[in-house]
Amino acid sequence: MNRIKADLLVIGAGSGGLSVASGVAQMGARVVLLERREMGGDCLNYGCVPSKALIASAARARQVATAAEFGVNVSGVEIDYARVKDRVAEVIATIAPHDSQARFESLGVTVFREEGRFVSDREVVAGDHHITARRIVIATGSRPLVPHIPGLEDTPYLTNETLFAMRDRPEHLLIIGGGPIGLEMAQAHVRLGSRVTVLETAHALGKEDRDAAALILDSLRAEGVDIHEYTSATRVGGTTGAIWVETNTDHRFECSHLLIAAGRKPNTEALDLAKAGIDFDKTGIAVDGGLRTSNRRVYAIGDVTGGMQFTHVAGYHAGIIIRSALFGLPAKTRSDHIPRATYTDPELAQIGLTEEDAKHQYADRLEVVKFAYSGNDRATATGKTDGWIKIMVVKGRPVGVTIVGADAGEIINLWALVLANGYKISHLAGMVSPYPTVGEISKRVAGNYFAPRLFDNKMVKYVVRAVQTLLP
Ligand SMILES: Cc1cc2nc3c(=O)[nH]c(=O)nc-3n(C[C@H](O)[C@H](O)[C@H](O)COP(=O)(O)OP(=O)(O)OC[C@H]3O[C@@H](n4cnc5c(N)ncnc54)[C@H](O)[C@@H]3O)c2cc1C
Ligand SMILES: NC(=O)c1ccc[n+]([C@@H]2O[C@H](COP(=O)([O-])OP(=O)(O)OC[C@H]3O[C@@H](n4cnc5c(N)ncnc54)[C@H](O)[C@@H]3O)[C@@H](O)[C@H]2O)c1
Repeated sequence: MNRIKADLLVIGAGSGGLSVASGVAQMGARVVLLERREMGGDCLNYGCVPSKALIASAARARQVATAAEFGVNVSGVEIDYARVKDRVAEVIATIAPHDSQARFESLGVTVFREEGRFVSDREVVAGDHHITARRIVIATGSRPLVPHIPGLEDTPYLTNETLFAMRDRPEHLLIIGGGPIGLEMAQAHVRLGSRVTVLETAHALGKEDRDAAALILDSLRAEGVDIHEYTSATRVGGTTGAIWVETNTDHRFECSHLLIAAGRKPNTEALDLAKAGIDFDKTGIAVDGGLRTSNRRVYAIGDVTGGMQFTHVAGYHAGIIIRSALFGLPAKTRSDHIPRATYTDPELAQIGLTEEDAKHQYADRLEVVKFAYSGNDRATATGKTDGWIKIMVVKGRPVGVTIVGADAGEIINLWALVLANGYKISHLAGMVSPYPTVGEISKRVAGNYFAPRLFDNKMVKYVVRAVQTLLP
């Protein structure tokens, strides 16, 4: 056994683990990093990066298919699915060096490509290495949750871990799960020429504002995605190319390929957490506000904690624990300023509370203000008038923002700054946006918040009239 002592041991080289390892190593601490599969974790290899690269090809296909509306006639269009997948692989390969073992070693991190498991409260074994560390960070992420459906274990199915490597276009892709993964992949595939069916046990995009989710579902249906809500698979069977799915609605669906996108499961099994006295359940490792586990020497960050499962959240967690583990400074997470976006077309972005949650929390004190994309000149010029922005405001400060429409994921950035710093709506009213940009919708919704105060106010009207009579 190779015995090693470290200031910090990081288990998992995905979005969270890499951010901690690079930050801590560059500040001079001795860091050991373990990774059992690919450097870069889910986001780079099977998640954000390949999905957004695939969506980019699909968006091109859609632009071409709708080009005639813009006076551009295109003929002879063909989708080369294998080339689309080559491009997905190229995008991953372009980003991979940033997350590579070589780069991390050059930063001074000791990297072992092994699976880690606890043998005591501060010792971890990984292959032939026995590591004792002052502090340990668990950043082992999550994997696809495969629901128990009779027949599934004998039926070929895809998950996000296998979909992006597949080079033959599915003729008919049936997706189980209408969350962000299911719907992003549904739209991408219908645009790339597959038939697509989605089965969803409850509401699709069930965590989102209902009206915003409805707009996304309408758009996907208009493009040909067949979406069935409140529909659960009761039995599946068949072979690749000829799969069938029976449902609680007495339907029998036939498809060529099955994709499971039914949520995530934390990667805790291999860790032997009981040996380190770390509490966990099926949703993930339990952490306090400072991301410490029930073992005070051990932190857990990112997807494995079972909270908001996004790359930027794993990165945010990394920043919190660097502060605490290196400098011993108190650090606490918050979630009211964390944005999220689903990259369908139109996109759906959310930060803070949805209208429903804000009503529940603030009742009569809540003001909700909306502005439609159809009132934005750039959206009209580009033919992207579907959608709106909605702000939830309490005493002049936004407590939540929902945007559904073109570039919603970009536009929410401004609101992330506003909510992170507790700015008021008046800060936005004072901002000048370049014309014509879709981003002007943020300024216009802030204007709509003030308009009734200004234009429906008797006192303002009285003062204006009085001043006008006095002016020369
Ligand atoms: C299809 C898809 C699309 C997504 N799109 C987006 C998006 O657009 N935007 C966004 O913000 N998020 C997106 N996500 C979510 C995002 O990928 C995750 O939130 C993020 O990767 C979590 O980072 P992490 O560090 O917690 O875990 P991961 O990135 O999963 O990294 C964990 C690493 O730990 C390793 N590991 C596990 N156990 C051990 C062990 N015992 N020893 C050693 N190594 C171990 C794993 O192999 C893995 O490499 C998407 C996810 C999927 C599946
Ligand atoms: N754009 C992004 O940032 C992005 C994109 C993809 C994924 N992600 C992250 O990955 C996480 C996982 O995504 P996801 O879409 O797999 O999970 P999810 O939990 O958000 O959605 C899964 C959906 O599947 C449904 N479902 C569960 N079991 C089912 C069954 N047996 N039959 C039919 N439907 C079933 C659920 O009701 C739910 O609506 C997301 O929550 C998000 O954090 C983010």
